[in-house]
Order: sequence, then C-alpha cells, then structure tokens
Amino acid sequence: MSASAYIRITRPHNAVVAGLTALIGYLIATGTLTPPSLLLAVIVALITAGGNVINDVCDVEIDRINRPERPIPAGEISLAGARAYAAVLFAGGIALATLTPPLCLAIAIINSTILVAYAVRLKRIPVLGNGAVAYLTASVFLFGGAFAGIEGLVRNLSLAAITFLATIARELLKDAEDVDGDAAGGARTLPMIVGVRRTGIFAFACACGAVVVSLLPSGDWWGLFYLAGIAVVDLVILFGAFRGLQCTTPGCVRESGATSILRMGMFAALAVFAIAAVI
Ligand SMILES: CC(C)=CCC/C(C)=C/CC/C(C)=C/CC/C(C)=C/COC[C@H](O)COP(=O)(O)O
Ligand SMILES: CC(C)=CCC/C(C)=C/CC/C(C)=C/CC/C(C)=C/COP(=O)(O)OP(=O)(O)O
Ligand SMILES: [Mg+2]
Repeated sequence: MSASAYIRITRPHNAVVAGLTALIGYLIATGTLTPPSLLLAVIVALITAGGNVINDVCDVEIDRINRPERPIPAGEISLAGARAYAAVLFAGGIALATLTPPLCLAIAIINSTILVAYAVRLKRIPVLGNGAVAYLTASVFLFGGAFAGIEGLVRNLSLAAITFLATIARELLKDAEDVDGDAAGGARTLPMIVGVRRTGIFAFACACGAVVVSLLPSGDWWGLFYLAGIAVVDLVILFGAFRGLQCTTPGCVRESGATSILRMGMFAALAVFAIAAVI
C-alpha cells in the first residue's frame, strides 16, 4: 500500500478544479467569496474524488486492458480497500454538506447517488451516461449558487445550461475517439450505434447550443468584458467541435485534437466567468 496511490486514484487535479468551480459558482451568484463558502470547494472535491474511486472499482476489468497503470489493476490498492475509501470520501463530503443549506445538502446526496449509479450502470447506457456526466459537471455551478439560497441557484441556471451542452459535446466526441477500446470492453456508446459522423454532427449541434446560450443576457456579471472574453472562448469551442464534425473514423477524431481543444475552451470559459464576476 502506498499513500501516493490513494491520492492518484482520486484524480486530484480533476477534484481540485471541480472544487474551485463551485467557488466560481458562488462568486457568480453573489459577487463575493466568504470564508464559509470555502467549504463548498472541500465538499465538491471530496465527492468528485469519491466518484473517481468508485469508477475505478467498477471499471477494473476494462482498466486491466486499457489503463493497467491505475492503482487497482496495478495491485497498489485492493478492490475492498478502494470500495471502503470511496465510501469514506462520499461520507466525508455529505457530512460536511450537512453544515450547508438544505438545497446544497440535497444536491450533494443526489450527485453522490448519480456518481455511484454512473459507475455501476449508467456509463454503459448510450447518451444517458453522457447526460449524467454533463449534469454532474453543470451541477457544480448550481451547488455553488445554492449556497446563497434558491435565488443563487436560479441565477446560475444559464451557466449550468452552457456547461451541460458543452460537456455533452465533449463526452460524445470522447466516445467517438474510444470506439475501438470501448467495443473490446463490451461498452455500447452512441458512435457505435449511429456512427462517428452522426455523433460529430450531434456534438457540433450541442456546442452551437452552448455558444448561443453563452451569448444571452444574464446576471450582473454580464457586460462588455464578459462578451469580449466569451466571444473568443466561443470561437475555440466552435473550432474544436467543427474539427470533430469533419471526421468519420475514431482515429480522425483523436488526431483532430477536438476533445483537447474543447477542454481548453471550457477551462478558459471558467476564467472568463470568474473575472467577469469580480470586475
Ligand atoms: C460555450 C461555452 C462558453 C462553454 C463553456 C462551458 C464550461 C463553462 C465548462 C466548464 C466545465 C468544467 C471544466 C467544470 C469543472 C468541473 C470538472 C472538473 C468537471 C469534470 O472534469 C472535466 C475534465 O475536463 C475531465 O477531463 P478528462 O479526464 O480529459 O475527460
Ligand atoms: C456538486 C457536487 C456535490 C458534486 C459534483 C461532482 C462532479 C464535479 C462530477 C463531475 C464529473 C466527474 C469528474 C465524475 C467522476 C467520475 C467519472 C465520470 C469518471 C470518468 O470515468 P470513465 O467514464 O470511466 O472514464 P475513464 O476512462 O477516465 O475511467
Ligand atoms: Mg473508468
């Protein structure tokens, strides 16, 4: 057993960015950060870490082939140990969420349940699995807003919609990249059913939807800086999705860099939201 394996299995960069995104959600909803709001980042990081650990527990057979270096297939953490660790991370996140308003606690419990359901079953259902990851990612903004009450959550609905659509687009293109490995692992994804070309068209349509919603007038943070920043980000997102749209094979999607360009655009969007909220 090594301590580093217990850190690696949580995909810490992912959990930390998710935690910081909850703070951006609160900042957008209220225009300020308070010391108690820092708790949001810890809760989201713990629950995201729990989701990543339970995912590796359920994907152990796929990862033995595709990702043998991960802690469970590499023999660094036992299956039972990882299961117990995931339970501790979820329980820690939910216990801390009892210190937040009931709306936040409800989201924390619902999301923990969806993360377990995703690992156990939803991941294998085409589109529904992608929808679950898109909802979870979008919900970080709702969670941050909900710390300021229902009005905060409502104020962040447009951000959640943008994130949902952009994440669906990226997750579908990730499935298009992974068709060969997923088929060997027995998974069924949209591109296996309708082909890479149609998946690319659907992903591009979702990216266009995200761009349209991102330009609609919204809260106090919506202004000249936001419009200028988001216009650049929108071009990056459209370019990434367009690269995927042109492909008919998984290899083409991988070489197009579409999913990396989309990830870059999504992280840049977070920076635009955060700066727009404070200036
Ligand atoms: C049109 C437009 C302006 C779109 C921007 C949408 C937006 C604001 C997306 C932000 C999504 C985001 C990065 C949320 C942070 C929470 C988080 C860590 C989510 C899950 O991880 C995503 C990560 O990129 C996983 O990457 P990978 O392992 O390569 O799949
Ligand atoms: C707001 C609250 C309380 C929680 C949000 C929780 C978040 C941010 C979830 C975002 C989505 C996410 C990162 C989920 C983690 C589990 C997951 C879907 C991992 C990806 O696993 P696979 O789909 O198996 O892909 P791999 O090939 O990387 O294993
Ligand atoms: Mg997995």
